[in-house]
Amino acid sequence: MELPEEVRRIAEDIKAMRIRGAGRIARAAAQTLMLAAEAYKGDSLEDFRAYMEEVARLLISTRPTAVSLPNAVNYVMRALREGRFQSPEDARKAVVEAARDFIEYSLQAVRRIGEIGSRLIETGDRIITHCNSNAVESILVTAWRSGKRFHVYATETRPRFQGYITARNLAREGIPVTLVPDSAVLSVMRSRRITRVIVGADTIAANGAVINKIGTSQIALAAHLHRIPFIVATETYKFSPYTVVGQPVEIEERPPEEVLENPPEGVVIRNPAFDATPPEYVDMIVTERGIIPPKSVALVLWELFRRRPAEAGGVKVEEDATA
Ligand SMILES: O=P(O)(O)OC[C@H]1O[C@H](OP(=O)(O)O)[C@H](O)[C@@H]1O
Repeated sequence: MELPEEVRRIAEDIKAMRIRGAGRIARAAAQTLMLAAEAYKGDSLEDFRAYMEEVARLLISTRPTAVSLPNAVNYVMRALREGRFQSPEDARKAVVEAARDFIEYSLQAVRRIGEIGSRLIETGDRIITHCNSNAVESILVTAWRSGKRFHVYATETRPRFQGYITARNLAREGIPVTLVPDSAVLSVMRSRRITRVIVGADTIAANGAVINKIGTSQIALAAHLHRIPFIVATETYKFSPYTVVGQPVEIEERPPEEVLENPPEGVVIRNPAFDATPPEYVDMIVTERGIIPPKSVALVLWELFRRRPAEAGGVKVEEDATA
């Protein structure tokens, strides 16, 4: 069966970043698999599986870095890949249920990160954040609503300026927020006596390295120099099972036009969307399962691998990765 127009449109939206943010794209992928399953018209189980695999491939191909995307897709598809079904109707139900499970887990995880992470915030804090992260916003908003008073410095986050989204959302909550150019981070750290840095993540590698929006590692390095705690907020489905067996995380290279529409002749433009912050610069990782140091990531991954995926927050168990 032809893929529904709506499925192709959502895949395009993820690619063009009209739907963005590691958690959001994971939820959008689960939702799209659900939508595709519901739109299926045929009556062959084999054909249904092939059709769903095509949707899964299309979704995974949209953006390469955030592991939340394949983790979400694999979680939903696992129900179909491993289940025994009498009819496409049964299989369809399993997909819909798994997708709902994932979305619910994800939304709850973001809320839980807010509760856990907000305990780290103190009145009087001056906090730098980079890009736009639902998990970070959840922490800041929860802390603010619990009565803590602090000031946030949000970087613009060139070239796509997601920092504007953060600044706007925080301002709507009444949180004092100052937008600064990315290049002002070190200067702001010194002049504003920053007390904490909190960022989100797209992927956490087994060694505790944090893959997040380009520029994150420079901020981490500056925080390290100034002994400012560097905190990462992330759901555990951003932990990468692939890195357990040493697979490198692919850094997305986005179109050069995002940096400059018409570069002068002879000028080459590069636009890597993410970078890796080494675990030595990360003080703690706030997850829905609690706060862990980066060196415990491998342990959590190991636990996630061995558990049933529903308990593991949607991380797919890769048979050969644990062998
Ligand atoms: O899942 P949440 O915490 O919302 O976001 C996590 C990360 O996803 C974003 O990627 P992009 O803007 O889609 O490239 C940023 O790198 C952000 O830190």
